[in-house]
Amino acid sequence: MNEIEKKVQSIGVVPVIKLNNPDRDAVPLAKALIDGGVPVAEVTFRAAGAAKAIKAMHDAYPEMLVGAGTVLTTDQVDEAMAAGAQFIVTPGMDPEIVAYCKKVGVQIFPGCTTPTDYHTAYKFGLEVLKFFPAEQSGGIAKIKAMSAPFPMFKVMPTGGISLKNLADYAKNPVIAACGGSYMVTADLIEGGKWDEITDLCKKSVEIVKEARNG
Ligand SMILES: O=C(O)C(=O)C[C@H](O)[C@H](O)COP(=O)(O)O
Repeated sequence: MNEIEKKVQSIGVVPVIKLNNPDRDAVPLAKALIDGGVPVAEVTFRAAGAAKAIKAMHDAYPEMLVGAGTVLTTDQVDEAMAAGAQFIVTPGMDPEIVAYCKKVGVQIFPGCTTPTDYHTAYKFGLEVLKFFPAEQSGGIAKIKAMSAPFPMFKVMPTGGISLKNLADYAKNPVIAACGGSYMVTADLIEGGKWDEITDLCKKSVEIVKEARNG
C-alpha cells in the first residue's frame, strides 16, 4: 500500500460528504472531523461546490487527507486536483478515469463489486478498492467471497454502513477502512451540529479499533 492508502487504513473510517454550503460549512466540518480523530474527507461532486469545499478544507488543514467523491469524468479529476484533492473516488469502475488518474499520479479508489470490476482493477495494479454500494451488494459476505479469487485487494466498503454494523466490517483484515455518511448527514451539517459529528467520529474510531484488536 502507498502512503495515502496506509493513512486511510490507519484512520479506519472515511466520511462521505455532500456540502451544499461550502463557504459556511467546509472548515468547521473539517475541524469537527479532525477533533473526532478522523482527519479524512471524501467530498462528493454530487454538490456543485465540491471543489470549493475541497480547497477550503485543504487550505485550512493541510495535514488532513481531503479527496473527491462521486467523480464521473476526467474533467472532474482535474477540477478536484486543482482544488488540492489527494485522492479520487468513483462510484463505479471506469477504466478511462483509472487510467487518467494513474497518468496524472493521483490516488484512485474505484467503486467495485463484481469479479469483472475486480479483474479490471487487477490489470491496473490497484491495491485498495471502494466496495460500493456495500450493504446493497451483499455486504461483508460478498466481500469475503470476492477475496477468494482476488486476495490481493483491500476494500473500503461504503453504502449502508452505520455505527451498528461498522464492527462487522472493520474486524475483517480485507477491510482497509469503512466509508459512510452517517457521521456527516445533511441534518448534522445543515444544523451545524459539529459536536455531534465529532462524537460520532470518536465512536467510529473506537469501534474500528476494538474490532481490529478483538
Ligand atoms: O456518491 C458517491 O460516489 C458514493 O459513493 C455514494 C456514497 O458513498 C454513499 O451514498 C454513502 O452511503 P451511505 O453511507 O449509506 O449514505
